[in-house]
Amino acid sequence: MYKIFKDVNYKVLQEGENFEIKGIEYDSRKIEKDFVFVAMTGSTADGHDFIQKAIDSGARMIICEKNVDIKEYKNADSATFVQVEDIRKKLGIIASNYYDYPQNKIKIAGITGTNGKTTSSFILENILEKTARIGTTGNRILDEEFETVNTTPESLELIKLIDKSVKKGADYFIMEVSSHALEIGRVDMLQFDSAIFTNLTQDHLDFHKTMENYFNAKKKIFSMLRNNGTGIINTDDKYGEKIYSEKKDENNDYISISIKNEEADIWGDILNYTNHGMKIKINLDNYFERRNLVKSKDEEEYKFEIELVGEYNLYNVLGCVASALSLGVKIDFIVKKLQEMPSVPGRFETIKNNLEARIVVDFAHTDDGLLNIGKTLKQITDNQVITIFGAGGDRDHDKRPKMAKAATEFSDYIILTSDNPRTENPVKILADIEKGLIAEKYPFDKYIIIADREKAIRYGMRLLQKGDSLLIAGKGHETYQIIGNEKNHFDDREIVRKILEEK
Ligand SMILES: CC(=O)N[C@H]1[C@@H](OP(=O)(O)OP(=O)(O)OC[C@H]2O[C@@H](n3ccc(=O)[nH]c3=O)[C@H](O)[C@@H]2O)O[C@H](CO)[C@@H](O)[C@@H]1O[C@H](C)C(=O)N[C@@H](C)C(=O)N[C@H](CCC(=O)O)C(=O)O
Ligand SMILES: Nc1ncnc2c1ncn2[C@@H]1O[C@H](COP(=O)(O)OP(=O)(O)OP(=O)(O)O)[C@@H](O)[C@H]1O
Ligand SMILES: N[C@H](CCC[C@H](N)C(=O)O)C(=O)O
Ligand SMILES: [Mg+2]
Repeated sequence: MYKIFKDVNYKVLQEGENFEIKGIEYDSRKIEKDFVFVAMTGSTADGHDFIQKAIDSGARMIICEKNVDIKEYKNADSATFVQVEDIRKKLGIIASNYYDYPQNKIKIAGITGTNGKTTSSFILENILEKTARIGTTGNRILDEEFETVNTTPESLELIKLIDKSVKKGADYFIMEVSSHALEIGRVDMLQFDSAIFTNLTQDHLDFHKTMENYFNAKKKIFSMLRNNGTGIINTDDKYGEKIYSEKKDENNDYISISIKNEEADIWGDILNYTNHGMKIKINLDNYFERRNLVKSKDEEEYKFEIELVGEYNLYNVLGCVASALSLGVKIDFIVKKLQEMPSVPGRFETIKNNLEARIVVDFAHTDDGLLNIGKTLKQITDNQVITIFGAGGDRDHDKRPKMAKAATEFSDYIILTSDNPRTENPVKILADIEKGLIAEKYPFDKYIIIADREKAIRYGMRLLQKGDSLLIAGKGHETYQIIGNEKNHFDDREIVRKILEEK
């Protein structure tokens, strides 16, 4: 019973009856007979308030952080009470002990960075075989899909998911690693066989406070590489360059990727845009030469078409090529898989229409994300680019005017609207964004504010002319709009299709 506490400091507050542990949960609503309940203090609730509920549901061991008065609980005489300090950080060790370290029985490919994690995880899952994938849009183990709350779940969930993946026969666990997860220790018990750093631009400063903290959180992933694990770094990014120069001489292999510098291990270029994507070039000469690998031809260079678009997606592709190579996949196979790969849901997702215009739904929700997709769109649009976007409530406030400023760089017309206002006043959020449009130096006046997102999309669709592009940004794959504490069904793609049908 106590073997789950190996390598953890703990204090037994009450020794109960011995029993075989059937499961561990920190949410009282998931407790079943012979379970262990972990009481953690959270940001909105306190798990210690649910100890009685957990006992009533069958918990026979309570792990708590605080000093609890056991006499207060009913039917608690035979239960074991154990106290552990800073339990959220220790949960990963407890879970690993219980599930017998499944993380050491599978190859783990992590992706971190402000933008491109979800996209890269989809690219990688198309290259690798027998995979599990976890991230923002949901979790998948082989052909089974699960919903998720967080991009990177709490350590207990993570270890459970890895255990399930191992038991179902997956060979690779592909995961988005959020800065929150790195900061609060959700992934402390993992070692990565491959870790990609995509980029770092402003987001989540509500949580990290400064860019330096945010950067240090992201960087942590490279101290979690397995002995023979590989770090993959976008050295065109200034933070990436910094990590690369610090790390490149360490024991692990570090692969640099670039689209600006032919000195990088793996570099690429966009040759041209096509009707369905773009034609790219990938050069791996340096990678092969510097590692004394046998080349299959004189110059390790590949030119081919993919369905993804934009420079930023070339970065995602290069990172995944490096990751797959480091995991032992052959380059010919990687190139074949990339050519067959479909686009990613909610990422530059184009909605078919007969208006001879391009309607794109995309998850860009930072100034950098908007700028990247917007510039790409501008390049391939004959006439006007109309952009609809908002900014999430209860999230980074500082990015709001910056997003607006970014949108002015490629938009001919802007429609500001709501994007998950959560518990904030939507009008206040929109006013924050608007500040970036009415800036003193370069004011931008071709815009309208329509708080209701459906109405905003309708307005945008009405403006749309032949040869134009309509960018609906911020929600991508999301199928909800969070207003207050309520989650209402809302899907940008569905709304567009409904309006098209009405036309
Ligand atoms: C601020 C934060 O990180 N919150 C996370 C945290 O919630 P919490 O501990 O504060 O939960 P709480 O509601 O206060 O409850 C406290 C405890 O009481 C328990 N409880 C509660 C009710 C009950 O009836 N019974 C019960 O036992 C809860 O299970 C919990 O253990 O622990 C939960 C379980 O792991 C997370 O789902 C939750 O993420 C919330 C949803 C969140 O929004 N997190 C964001 C900030 C986040 O982590 N984002 C990153 C990055 C996203 C990105 O890249 O864009 C991510 O990885 O998702
Ligand atoms: N490598 C990249 N660099 C910059 N922008 C990108 C990159 N890849 C994708 N984007 C843009 O950012 C948006 C979000 O991409 P994606 O969902 O892949 O990122 P993410 O890192 O998973 O984000 P989140 O942390 O919110 O889950 C995309 O819709 C696209 O507009
Ligand atoms: N995972 C990110 C996604 C933001 C997407 C946007 N639609 C919003 O709600 O702000 C977050 O929670 O900050
Ligand atoms: Mg994501």
